Amino acid sequence: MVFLRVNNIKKSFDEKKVLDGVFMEVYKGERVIIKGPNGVGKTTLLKIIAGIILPDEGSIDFLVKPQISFQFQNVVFFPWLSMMENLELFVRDKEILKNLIEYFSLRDFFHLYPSEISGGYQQIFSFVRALSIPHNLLILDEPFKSLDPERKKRVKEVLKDHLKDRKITLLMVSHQEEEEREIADRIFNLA
Ligand SMILES: Nc1ncnc2c1ncn2[C@@H]1O[C@H](COP(=O)(O)OP(=O)(O)OP(=O)(O)O)[C@@H](O)[C@H]1O
Repeated sequence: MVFLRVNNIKKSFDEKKVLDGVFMEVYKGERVIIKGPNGVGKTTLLKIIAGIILPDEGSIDFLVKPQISFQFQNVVFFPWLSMMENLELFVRDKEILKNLIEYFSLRDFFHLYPSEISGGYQQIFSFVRALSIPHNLLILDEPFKSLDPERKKRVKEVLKDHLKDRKITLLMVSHQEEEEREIADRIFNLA
């Protein structure tokens, strides 16, 4: 069953053509990795799919009502709120959140502000937040980028476990072949 169709998407920024007629069909429950060189428009495509930015031409057609959770490449938290307050703002699935907090030992960071924790831990918080927001379409933009090998392994295990037995459609940007082999049903090359 088709989940979404990317239909002839075109997008330019300041006269610079970034996406020039992208077509893609994604099935319900499919895990698609989007790859391509820096600057080719992977993040732009994800943001258009999520409705964050509008295309110049073309459409995103959902054949299943989407419930989207998006982990951005550049981690976004409100700087004036503690990590706990940042999580509390969005998270509704308390059970998933509780398990992930224990698994990644995040409790010690709760009272700290985003600027007081490392980039790697900010990324883990961002991943935990994405998984704890109800979704049938999970969009992850380079979720393992600033993680050390041990944290990366753990995040990947959690992701695989989360996707197992759930009909979640995954769109994930990655530059790593190992992730592609482990997680993807299909690679979409935007080059
Ligand atoms: N809001 C914006 N205003 C102007 N230019 C933009 C904007 N967003 C993206 N771009 C440009 O569009 C192009 C594609 O950017 P995008 O972030 O989608 O690429 P990407 O494939 O995700 O790159 P990377 O692998 O480096 O993350 C780049 O040249 C970028 O500078």
